[in-house]
Amino acid sequence: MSTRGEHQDGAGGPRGTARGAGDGRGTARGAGDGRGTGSSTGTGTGGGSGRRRPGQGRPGQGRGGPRIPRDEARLAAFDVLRAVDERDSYANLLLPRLLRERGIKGRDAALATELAYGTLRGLGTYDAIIEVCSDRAPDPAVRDALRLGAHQLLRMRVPPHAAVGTTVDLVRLRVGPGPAKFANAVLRKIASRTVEEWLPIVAPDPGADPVGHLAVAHAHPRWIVSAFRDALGGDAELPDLLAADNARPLVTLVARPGRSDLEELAEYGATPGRYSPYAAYLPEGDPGQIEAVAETRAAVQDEASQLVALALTRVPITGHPAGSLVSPDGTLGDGATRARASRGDEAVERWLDMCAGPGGKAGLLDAVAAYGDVSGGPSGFPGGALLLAADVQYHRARLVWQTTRRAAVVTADGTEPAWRPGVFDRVMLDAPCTGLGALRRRPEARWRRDPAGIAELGRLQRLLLGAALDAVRPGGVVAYVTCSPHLAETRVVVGDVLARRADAEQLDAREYLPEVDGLGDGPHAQFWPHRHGTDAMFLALLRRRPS
Ligand SMILES: C[S@@+](CC[C@H](N)C(=O)[O-])C[C@H]1O[C@@H](n2cnc3c(N)ncnc32)[C@H](O)[C@@H]1O
Repeated sequence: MSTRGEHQDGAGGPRGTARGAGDGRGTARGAGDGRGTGSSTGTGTGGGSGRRRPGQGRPGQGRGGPRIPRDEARLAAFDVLRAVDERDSYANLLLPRLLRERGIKGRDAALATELAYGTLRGLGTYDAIIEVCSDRAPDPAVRDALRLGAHQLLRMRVPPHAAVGTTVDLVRLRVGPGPAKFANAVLRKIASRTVEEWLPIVAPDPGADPVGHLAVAHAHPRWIVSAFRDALGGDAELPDLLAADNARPLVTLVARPGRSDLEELAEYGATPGRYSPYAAYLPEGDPGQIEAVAETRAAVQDEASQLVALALTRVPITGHPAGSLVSPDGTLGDGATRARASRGDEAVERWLDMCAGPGGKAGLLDAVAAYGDVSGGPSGFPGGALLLAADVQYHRARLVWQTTRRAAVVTADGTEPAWRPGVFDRVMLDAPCTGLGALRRRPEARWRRDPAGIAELGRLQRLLLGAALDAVRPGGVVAYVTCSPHLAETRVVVGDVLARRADAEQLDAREYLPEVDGLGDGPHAQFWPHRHGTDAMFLALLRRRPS
């Protein structure tokens, strides 16, 4: 089973090597004119460690040769780039491990993170500039070092002599003295212009090819820029969206209702979120150190992810027998709910999270199912539901088990249901997708995605949505969610499935998110990083018509 595009923990995604953005780069006017400013013996700051002094001779790796200074932050960033390129590693999983193993902390850790993530995000722009500054194609290891150097020269405040010097040292240490000379020459050319001066040289003319220009300028593959333009319905907001994709996202926490609250998270400096009553932004620090997070009472979760889960719980369910199971004191014991459910008591709502791994939305649904929407938000669910969470992959189902408290968790393929049809009141289908809406969090993801995979994913998405509609009872509701704004994964999938299902209708999802503006023309709701500061999450709400 393919699980491409899982958008909560960085797993998944078609593999491939990083590629330059855009395919029409225009002519290289005046590039490579030799006006270099760099030196291979930088002495500047930029967080690195020692430098070679002029006249010190050529450092070598061999015994007896002069020592090449080890710059641990840059070495770590370089090793991450190599692993991403060679082994399809995930930077957000590998870098923290490398930092831990090598004891890199504090400012050096921050520098390594900026170098690795910033370089990966900007690859398309840097590759275009490297290409016009090189008289031959660099071998992959040298190319990764040049990318690191280009990021420091063009987008960080590292003085040019330091950026060039440390990068040349790195190439000498990791690749060899010959390539170091080549790297020195290329970096000096790169350093001769600012990024704003390079763009007219390496990017297509914006008048003739606006998408190609934006692709190079904002380091996104051309097909992704086109897909975003289609989803936005025009060019006007594209530069803002692409820029937002290149900015570091806020760390957003969720205080799971009934289990934690914003007050508890505030003790760690977290401030209330903009939209979700359970969201808090953590300006700095390791979320893993927060007690509530360690105990799964809170978690890291994008605000849009929280809101789409809440929206599902806010839809009034038609045809449901009156009478709540909430006891007079507002609490509901596990045992009571389960016992009533097992007796077939229709007043216990039954919820299904069909593609639940690793459990972000299931964690919130689990808490709301037990305690209700305690924020007093729009048509807040009072509590008293049973949640079944499923994922086709055992290890991801296990993660759901670890993050939820009361949910029943199964490893099951949603297209071959392990449950009876028509028994659920609410179904969350957070479908496997390309994850194009979460590019901010996965620095290398944009270069690995492949438009060819979308058709295959689309088939799975249609099958799963059909199965979700089968699982919900007449009058019940399905949330179809993707962390991608790509039309082929969102509106087209919903439209195709609805065209074949006379028993389902689409609700206006925006009605259930009254606290959020700018969700589009409906009936679906589309979040955007540049508008909302969230991932580009899509939500469609479908009701199974009452029979
Ligand atoms: C986008 S992720 C879900 C993220 C999750 N809802 C959360 O908030 O943490 C999609 C999940 O669908 C699962 N999946 C893929 N195909 C599936 C299928 N046929 N049946 C059930 N789960 C599937 C993947 O293993 C993956 O965990």
